[in-house]
Amino acid sequence: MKEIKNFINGEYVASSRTFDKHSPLTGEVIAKVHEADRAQVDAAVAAARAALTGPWSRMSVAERVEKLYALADGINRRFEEFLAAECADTGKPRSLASHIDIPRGAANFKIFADVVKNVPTEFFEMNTPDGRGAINYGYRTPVGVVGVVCPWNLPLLLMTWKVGPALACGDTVVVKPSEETPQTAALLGEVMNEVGIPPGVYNVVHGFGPDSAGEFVTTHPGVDAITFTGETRTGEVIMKAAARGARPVSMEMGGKNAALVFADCDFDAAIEGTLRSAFVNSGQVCLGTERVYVERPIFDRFVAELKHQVEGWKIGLPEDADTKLGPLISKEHQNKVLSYYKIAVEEGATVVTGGGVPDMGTRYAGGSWIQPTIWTGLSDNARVLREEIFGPCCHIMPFDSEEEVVAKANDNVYGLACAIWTRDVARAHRVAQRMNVGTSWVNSWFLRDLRTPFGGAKQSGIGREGGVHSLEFYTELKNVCIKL
Ligand SMILES: NC(=O)c1ccc[n+]([C@@H]2O[C@H](COP(=O)([O-])OP(=O)(O)OC[C@H]3O[C@@H](n4cnc5c(N)ncnc54)[C@H](O)[C@@H]3O)[C@@H](O)[C@H]2O)c1
Ligand SMILES: O=C/C=C/C=C(\O)C(=O)O
Repeated sequence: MKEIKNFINGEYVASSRTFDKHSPLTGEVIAKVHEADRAQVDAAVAAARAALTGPWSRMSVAERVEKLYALADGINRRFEEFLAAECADTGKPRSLASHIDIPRGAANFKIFADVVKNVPTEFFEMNTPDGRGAINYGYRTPVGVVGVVCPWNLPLLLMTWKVGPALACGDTVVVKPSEETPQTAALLGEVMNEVGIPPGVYNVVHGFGPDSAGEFVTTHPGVDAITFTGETRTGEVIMKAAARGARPVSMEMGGKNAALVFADCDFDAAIEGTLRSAFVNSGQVCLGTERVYVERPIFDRFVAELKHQVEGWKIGLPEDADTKLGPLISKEHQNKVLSYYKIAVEEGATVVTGGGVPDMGTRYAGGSWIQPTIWTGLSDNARVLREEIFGPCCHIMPFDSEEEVVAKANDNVYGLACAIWTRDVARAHRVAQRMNVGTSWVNSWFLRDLRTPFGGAKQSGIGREGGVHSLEFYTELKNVCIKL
């Protein structure tokens, strides 16, 4: 049986307690994961603290940049191992993980190496009463030990989206991967050692949230800052923990994203983009679309075409090149999504397609499989239109005016992203600027320039990460004033 250990101070460390990692494909146990206890989290934080004053702190920016590029190359050199580990943990199609998860897992180190290599800091000259003046310049130093708490949907990508800037800025990290997806975070420890990242810079502690490694990390007084990606409810708990000691947080949380499809859109592009945004990764993408608003003249045609195309998506195993949909991450999550499938029908939805569990045969009957689902016919206040489901499902509603659809799309506690489909350039800008979200895509979806600010409004997040914006969280910006 495979064992996934903690990674503390450059070494793999066993724990007295382990928990089972189940395959999303079959429900069978595929690994024993070592659950870090409080003492081991203490050791990880201590190792991270010590590394802040060791060789890592004496590296120049240029040397750190070289190490980050080497980390990216190290992941790409072991691409197949990371791909196999990610697909084993998540059940997602290899075709998806090989184009998104693993390449971005590596790219996240390169982008922040480039940022710290090129970013200037501010400088001001000032007059003084004696006429000799003074100068002021900005100076960035590491924020310190960063607690990194990660979700299970894009495990490597979302973990290195945080570890990349942290290491680029000279921080050290204690990573708590999701209990559902421990493997790639653990494997990255080997690459850290291979490229010569000093022990203690990168640490991984496995476990759960409450009364486990997640809580131990986020409540630890030796952690200087906490970056979290996950559900909003969890984020609220972590923010309370961070408040003790007034520690900064960076929060990437839930979403209930809308697609606004106008009648003048490129219809095929809008279908293709909405198909991906609603169903890719089996709907387990925070930026995904669960609310589709279609201008009435093309509503029936759009519903029919989206139904037709998603029914052509193959539900299958990761290694099958034709697979477009894998299982959900776990039986627990499958039950959550199925509960919304039931609620939708109880609320009066028309089930256009899906609504249940596919027959995957005896061998895979224990997996967390689910049918992609489209609904119509619900009112604005339906739970399925207000609450994040995080599965391969969406509701499609007609609208008659720009004012109406902007109001509907903005009427939600979340504000992460949206997609706007129209050929009218003026309307594209007008609507995008009126959307109360972190990211508006126009005639596209999940097109990511890593230099741009990424994050959520309202209950979708706090702060922005990406490009220079990550520096605000991962460094301490100081002002030095020198009298001339
Ligand atoms: N905004 C974004 O960029 C983004 C990206 C991916 C996922 N998400 C969101 O993440 C959610 C799905 O991920 P999930 O199910 O892993 O989220 P989750 O909140 O259940 O868990 C996220 C992480 O927090 C840990 N955790 C749970 N309780 C904790 C506690 N009390 N203290 C410390 N750590 C705790 C978990 O072990 C896990 O590692 C969805 O809501 C999705 O929208 C958001
Ligand atoms: O599921 C959420 C996806 C988040 C994606 C990113 O944070 C990114 O592309 O950097």
